Amino acid sequence: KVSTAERRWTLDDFDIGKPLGSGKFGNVYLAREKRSNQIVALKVLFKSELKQSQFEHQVRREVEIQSHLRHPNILRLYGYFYDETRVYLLLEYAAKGELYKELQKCTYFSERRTATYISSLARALIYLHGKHVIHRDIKPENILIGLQGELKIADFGWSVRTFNRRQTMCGTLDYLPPEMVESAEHDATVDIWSLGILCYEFLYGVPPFEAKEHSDTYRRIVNVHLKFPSIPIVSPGAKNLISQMLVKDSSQRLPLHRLLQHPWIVQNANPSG
Ligand SMILES: Nc1ncnc(NCCc2cnc(NC(=O)Nc3cccc(C(F)(F)F)c3)s2)c1Br
Repeated sequence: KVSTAERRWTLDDFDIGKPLGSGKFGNVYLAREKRSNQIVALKVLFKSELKQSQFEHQVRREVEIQSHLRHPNILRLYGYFYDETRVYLLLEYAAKGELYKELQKCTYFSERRTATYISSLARALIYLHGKHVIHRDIKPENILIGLQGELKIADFGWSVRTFNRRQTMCGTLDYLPPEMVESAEHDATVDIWSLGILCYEFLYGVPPFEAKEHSDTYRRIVNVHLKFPSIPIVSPGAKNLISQMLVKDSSQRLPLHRLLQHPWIVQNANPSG
């Protein structure tokens, strides 16, 4: 078993296999840890691509956040190591690869497949938020598919731990470091919005506010200019769920536990997830 205990991994501990994907900052390879024969995914990040000082802090934060997470729909990050030029992330291997490629291949998903995916992601987010972690970057590119076809939320390189706001709100903000002030701005409902975007994109094949120009996309987001195309045909229940998640006032977005009880989810999601 790839232990999460702090031990000094080096590249020599692994046989490197085929490339699995190329993400931001670097590529991912199939790898096998020589001693245990455990299969892992090894993400290679080039230090030159990461602002030298920031990456150590960000990798540590990602490993710190992920080392406390255990959920079937959250990809494990076992640890990291680095050499003079690269940083290596030791990750759980998702055998069926990247969700965005599956969506490209299918153009869009059925209502049953979408409801099953959305309910499993909602359960993962309920777990995550219960650990005071918000992901902040839920999108097809950050979701992988496990051996049984189950979804796995990945890439916590941009997630934050939320501090209980009482602790920060009553004291003066003046002495708080940026990362604490920043997390005070984002609350967990940002992930509900992104899950709503994801549900729309699963059903229609495109995100709801997509536009040629960034300025147009920005305007459509802030105006929540939500339109449902007539093709493909999508049930009123699905549109109702999406409309309850893509709400500008974050306090009015459908809470995740209520999402799991929504009639469209109950009628369409495969219970095993
Ligand atoms: N089939 C597969 N099975 C497993 N994994 C696969 N791909 C890797 C998915 C990832 C999981 N977690 C990640 N995390 C980061 O990338 N973090 C990240 C990113 C940039 C900068 C930094 C930092 F260095 F700045 F912190 C940290 S990528 C594939 Br394809």
